[in-house]
Amino acid sequence: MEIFKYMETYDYEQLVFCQDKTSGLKAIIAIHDTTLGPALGGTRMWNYATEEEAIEDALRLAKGMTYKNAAAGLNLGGGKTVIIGDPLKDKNEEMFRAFGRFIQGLNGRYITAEDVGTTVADMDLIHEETNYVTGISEAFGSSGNPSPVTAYGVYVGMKAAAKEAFGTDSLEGKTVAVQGVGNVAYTLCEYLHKEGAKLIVADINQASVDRAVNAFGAVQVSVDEIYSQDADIFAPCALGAIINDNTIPQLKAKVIAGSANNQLRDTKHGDLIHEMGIAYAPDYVINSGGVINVADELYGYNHDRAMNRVATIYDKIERIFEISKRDGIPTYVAADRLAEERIARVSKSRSQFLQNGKHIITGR
Ligand SMILES: NC(=O)C1=CN([C@@H]2O[C@H](COP(=O)(O)OP(=O)(O)OC[C@H]3O[C@@H](n4cnc5c(N)ncnc54)[C@H](O)[C@@H]3O)[C@@H](O)[C@H]2O)C=CC1
Ligand SMILES: CC(C)CC(=O)C(=O)O
Repeated sequence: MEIFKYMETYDYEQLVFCQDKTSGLKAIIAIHDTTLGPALGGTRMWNYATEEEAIEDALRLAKGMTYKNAAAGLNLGGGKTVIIGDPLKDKNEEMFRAFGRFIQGLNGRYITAEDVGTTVADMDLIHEETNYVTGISEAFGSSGNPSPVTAYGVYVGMKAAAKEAFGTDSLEGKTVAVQGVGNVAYTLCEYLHKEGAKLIVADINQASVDRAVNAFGAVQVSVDEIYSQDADIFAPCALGAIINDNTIPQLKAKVIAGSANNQLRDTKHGDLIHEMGIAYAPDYVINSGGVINVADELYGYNHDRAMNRVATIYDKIERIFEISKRDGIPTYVAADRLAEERIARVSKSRSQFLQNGKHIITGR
């Protein structure tokens, strides 16, 4: 991978490699764009097969955060971190504290939060070294774990997508195939079960599957079978790039609405599902509940205010379907337009002297 070429092509600002021998920390912080404000995005810990894979993931996820934060109307730019390692085996206190010191060194250009493989307890360790972290324990006046709020946003966004595909936003009696039943998807399943949806689930972790089967009467299928289920809705809630050449021909669902980041392997796959008439709720819009929730901390966290804002994901998804139909474009293109237009508008009107993370985090 030619890193600078890639960064130039997609206009990334900064890539930071963090290494700490004592703790074994190997982290990559990617900052894509800070036009709207400091880059906010979670920290993912994953056992990447290669360093290149980790760098690519950090870069792709950071760009996704620029679009997510812009489309959500937040005054925040896009960034993300990946830590290379197995979250079940390789974590230690010093690792997250060392990482916190690296974040502190960026002096507010990047603010972190949870993502796959990291927890509130990890954020608390980071917080020992820096204030540029959200989603820490509620005891600190923080918003805590963002996943349940992300799940609420996915739930309302799924209803808006269902309305587009089925003419009603009721999910009663609908079958939803959920890929990955981790933190976000478990709460999502709770909402869906309560509304009377039927659930099919798959996960590489049997304990997660068992939890959903026992709590919601979900039907288990293997991870390879989840795409081809006779479901109304496919909810990808694990990792990215799962809408691709192999999986699209298997899909029977009329709606794709889930929490995973970077669901489309490539833009051509967004075009393809559009041509097939599948109602796709763009990933970074439907899964923006978590970041909306943690971003609320920057103004002194208020749960009701955050939830009210997350509820508007329904309207945003509706609006994206309207634009998609009006202009004859796929929904992912409609979402990108909304985000890009906002960034362009703000970049024209703001003064460079306001480009300082500190002024919006004076609360802490
Ligand atoms: N936690 C949050 O608030 C947010 C999460 N997201 C995204 O949503 C997705 C899920 O996030 P979390 O629930 O926090 O993560 P998680 O790690 O708690 O859950 C992911 C689940 O997917 C399973 N999984 C991994 N590979 C799989 C595969 N090939 N097939 C089936 N299952 C597989 C894992 O075993 C795990 O149970 C991720 O893509 C994340 O980036 C996006 C926005 C916010
Ligand atoms: C988990 C969120 C708080 C932030 C993030 O990284 C995301 O939305 O993907």
